[in-house]
Amino acid sequence: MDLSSALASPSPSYGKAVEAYKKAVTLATAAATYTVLARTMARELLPDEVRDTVRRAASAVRDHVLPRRMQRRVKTIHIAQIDDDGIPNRFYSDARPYLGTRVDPHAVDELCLAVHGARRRLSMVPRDTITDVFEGVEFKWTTTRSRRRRRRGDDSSDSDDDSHHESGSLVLCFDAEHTDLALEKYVPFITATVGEERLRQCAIQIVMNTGSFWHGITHHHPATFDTLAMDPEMKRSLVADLDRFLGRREYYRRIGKAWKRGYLLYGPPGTGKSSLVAAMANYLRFKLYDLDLSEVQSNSTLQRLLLGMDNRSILVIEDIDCCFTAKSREEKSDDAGSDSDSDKGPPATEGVTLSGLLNFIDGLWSTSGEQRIIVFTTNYKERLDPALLRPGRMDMHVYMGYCCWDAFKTLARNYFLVDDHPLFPVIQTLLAEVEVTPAAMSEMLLRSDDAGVALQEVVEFLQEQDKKPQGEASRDGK
Ligand SMILES: Nc1ncnc2c1ncn2[C@@H]1O[C@H](COP(=O)(O)OP(=O)(O)OP(=O)(O)O)[C@@H](O)[C@H]1O
Repeated sequence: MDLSSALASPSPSYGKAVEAYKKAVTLATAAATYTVLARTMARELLPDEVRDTVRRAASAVRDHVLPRRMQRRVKTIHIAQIDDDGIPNRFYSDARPYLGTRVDPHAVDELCLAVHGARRRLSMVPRDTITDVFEGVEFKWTTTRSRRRRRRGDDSSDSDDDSHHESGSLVLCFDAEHTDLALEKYVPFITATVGEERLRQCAIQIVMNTGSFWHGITHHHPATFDTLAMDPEMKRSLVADLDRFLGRREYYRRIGKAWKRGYLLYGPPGTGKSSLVAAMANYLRFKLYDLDLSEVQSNSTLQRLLLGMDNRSILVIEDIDCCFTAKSREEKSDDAGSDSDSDKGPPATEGVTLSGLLNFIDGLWSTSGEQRIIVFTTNYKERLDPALLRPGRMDMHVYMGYCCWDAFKTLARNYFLVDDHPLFPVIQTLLAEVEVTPAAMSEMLLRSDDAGVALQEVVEFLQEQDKKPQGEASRDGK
């Protein structure tokens, strides 16, 4: 029977079915209308907590009243760690730590634990599921792995064959009627929560000296290894070095050496040496002692200050080449490269000497505490006293150079959350030819809130620098 003839001569049973269907539609329409009305009123009149309770109650009533097939349509959102273009997904890197805060270690049988510096992070194991409740609505999260085609240039070792990568993925499921809540409120809430937590973790204690006294402040320094624009390989090896250092209590005990490490950061002004020190302190959660040697009148005052430092701390002396110029030359003729010269230095009252500093750092200071890091920075490595450059003195020499392409991409991501832009190829070409500092680049990127406008400024600036003779260009590019 076709539809028109069926409507023209309905059978009695068909008529009943139509009636029942009409009632159901009327009921559903009324329910939908009331739901919209009630939701609007609730939004405007009820405080958040009451609204959550009402929402939960409404959902329970609806579950009982409506036929099963009309109850729930589940919305599923997939959040891949790496998107199809091979670009890391920022929301994935926010959602993972957020979910880590929702993992109850007592409630699950299996969980992952990672320790970064002094931070401990819990997370879900693959294929685990947890439920988070936001504004009374349940959001169910599951971790999975996803496969995507390997792109030319990919170098991840996280792959099981030649043509595919495996990477992490999250699946978020919730009642489809809460799609707006999920996208407009829940997702931004997660991003904001993780952002605040990152900021909170960035509060480092910075201590400075006035004369022979330390005084401290707690300060949110925004520099982290993520925001730092530098050669990626150097960044990786520095982070690995810090991790190794942190976990080597037994090693240092066994070899009978003090648990300390020294880093020399060198490079032109504005390349991020001070930012790197802050990133190290943020990463390790160490206290930062910023020693101003011009405030220190004698070796004994210096020793008092150094002995007053806590464990798990970084001692930084900036522009070390400027601190001892005259005295170092004096000492060099005296010590002829020897280290055992602290007692040969000028009397304490005559001021601080490089040998006094180095000997004390290698001696009493490093054995009187644990997990100590010392950082010297300089713009002119070639001007440093050879005693500072001798093998074994500073464990790692880190060059902070002009802005390379990778460094620029980090800055662009920091400022505009962009990983690609039509102006990128021209900027990449120009950066290969011009020496500009990350500080100068940061300044350009700050000039507009619009990525296109700021990047155009960057192009013009680089083109201008490119026309100048090299020496002049790098001077202006600072
Ligand atoms: N590598 C970088 N990554 C991110 N931002 C940077 C970098 N280098 C410089 N900047 C920006 O420039 C500002 C100045 O940089 P910073 O003081 O760290 O450089 P520096 O090498 O220590 O300079 P100086 O030798 O003059 O002390 C920073 O606050 C930061 O905003």
